[in-house]
Amino acid sequence: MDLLEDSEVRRRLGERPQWRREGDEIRRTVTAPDFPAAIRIVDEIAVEAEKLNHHPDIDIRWRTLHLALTTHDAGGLTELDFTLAARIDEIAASHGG
Ligand SMILES: C[C@H](O)[C@H](O)[C@H]1CNC2=NC(N)=NC(=O)C2=N1
Repeated sequence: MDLLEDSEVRRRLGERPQWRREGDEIRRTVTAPDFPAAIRIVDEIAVEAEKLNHHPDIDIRWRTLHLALTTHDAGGLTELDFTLAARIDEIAASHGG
């Protein structure tokens, strides 16, 4: 999987306003109504991550999830990061996040 050019990253971030670039990662937060709901969201993300064999870093703080995506094997951002970001956005939206 090839690293995305900076211009490509910027273009894709334009489609994903919840995400910010932080160096070699893109990050967003998801806020759930309560802690059990946050864990259910993590569980749904885990299923999608496993399907893609691409896994986010997840920092769980009560009902706020801090998510970070990067492609470790490539040492930066690739198409896989944005594919999973899109699925995370769908999951978050389905929980009102
Ligand atoms: C062998 C390698 O660990 C696997 O192909 C997957 C597992 N999940 C992964 N997740 C992420 N974020 N980056 C990877 O490079 C990655 N590699």
